[in-house]
Amino acid sequence: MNEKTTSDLENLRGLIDGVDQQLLLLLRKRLDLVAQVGAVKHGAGLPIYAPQREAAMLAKRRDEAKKMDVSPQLIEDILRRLMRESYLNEKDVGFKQIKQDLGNVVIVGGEGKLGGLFSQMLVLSGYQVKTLDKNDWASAAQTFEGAGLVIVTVPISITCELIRDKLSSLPSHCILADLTSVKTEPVKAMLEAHSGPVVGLHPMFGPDVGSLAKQVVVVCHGRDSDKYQWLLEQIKIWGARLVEAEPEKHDKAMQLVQAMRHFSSFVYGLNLYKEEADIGSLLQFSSPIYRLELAMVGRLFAQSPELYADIIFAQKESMDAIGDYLDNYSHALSLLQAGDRDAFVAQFKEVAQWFGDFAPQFQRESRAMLQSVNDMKTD
Ligand SMILES: C=C(O[C@@H]1C=C(C(=O)O)C=C[C@H]1O)C(=O)O
Repeated sequence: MNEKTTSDLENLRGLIDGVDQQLLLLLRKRLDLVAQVGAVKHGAGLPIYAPQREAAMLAKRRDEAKKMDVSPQLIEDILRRLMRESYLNEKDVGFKQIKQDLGNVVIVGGEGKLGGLFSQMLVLSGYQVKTLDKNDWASAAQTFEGAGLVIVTVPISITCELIRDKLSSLPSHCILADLTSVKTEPVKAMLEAHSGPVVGLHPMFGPDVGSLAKQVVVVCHGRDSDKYQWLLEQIKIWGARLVEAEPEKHDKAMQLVQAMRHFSSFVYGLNLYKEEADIGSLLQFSSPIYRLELAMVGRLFAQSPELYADIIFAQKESMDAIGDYLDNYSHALSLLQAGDRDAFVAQFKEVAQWFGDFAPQFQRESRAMLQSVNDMKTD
C-alpha cells in the first residue's frame, strides 16, 4: 500500500474513532437518562417495558434516518440493542413494592438459577426473601413462619412429592406458587397440600435473561386469585407479559414447545456425535443458518442433563408427540429414498399452505437473527 493511501486511511480512521468516542459519550448520557426514567417508574410502579413508547420512538427515528439517507433498519437495530441495555439499567434501579405487608417470601430451591433470578427480582422490589434448599429442612417450620409467599422451584422430578410431603402445613393466608415447566400435576399437588391461595407459574425463559422485559410468564390459576393479583402485577412491572392458560392446555403445548424441541436438539447432537462429525470443520463451512443450528444444539449440551431429562420425561404424552415426529420423519425419508421428488414438492407445498402468513413472517424474523449471527463472527 503506498504512503498516500496509508496516510489517507489513518486520517479517516482517526476521524471515525472520534465519532465513535462521541457515540460513547452519547451512550453514557442516554443510560443516565434511562436510569432516571427507571427511578420515576420505580416510584410510580410502572413497567420497565413500554411498547407504545418504543414503537413511536422507532417510527420517528426511522423517518429521520430516511431523510438523512441513513438506513432506517440500522437505527432500529441500534436502538433495539440500546433498549435491551435500558431494561438492565432500569432493573438495577429497583421496582415499586406492590404488596407492602406481605411478610417473608420463601423460595424453595432458591439456590437454583431460576430461583435465584426470582429472588433477585423480589429483593429489587423490596421483599424480604429467604431461600430453603435440600439441607435446610430441619429449620423449615421456622422459615415458613410469617411467610406470605412460598415459591417452589426445584427439579420437576421431585416437585410434586416435595409439595405433598413438605408444604402441607403452611400458614393458611400464605400464597403457594411454583415455577415448574409443567403445570397440571404441580398445581393439583399444591391445591391438595395447601388450603390457601395457589397459583402455578411457568417463566418461558431461561435464568440467564438479564431482565424480564418482553419475556412471557404463563399463569395457571389455582385458588383465591384475588389474593395473589399483586404478585401478577409485580411480575408485569418487571416487564414480563402474562399469558393465562388452563394447566392441561399449557402442558399439551409444552409437549411441542419444550419436550419435542429439546429432544430433537438432543438427537441432532447425538447424531453428530455418532457420525464423529468435525465441528470445527463444519463451522468453517457453515452458513449463518447452520451456525445458528449448531449453536442451538450445542447450547443444550452446555447445560444440565438432568434438567433436560426432567423436561423431556415430565409428560408421558410427550412420547406420543415425539413418536408422531418420528413417523413423519420416516414418511419424509421414504419419499427421499424413493426419489419421489414430485411427492416431496407436493408435501412441501401442502405444509407451506398450512403455515400461511407465518412462513414469510418467520423468514423476515430469521433474516434479522441470521444477520446477528454473522455480525458476531470475529474470524
Ligand atoms: C426508557 C424507557 O424505558 C424503556 C426503554 C426505552 C429506551 O431505551 O428508549 C424506551 C421504552 C421503554 O421500553 C421509557 O419508558 O422511556
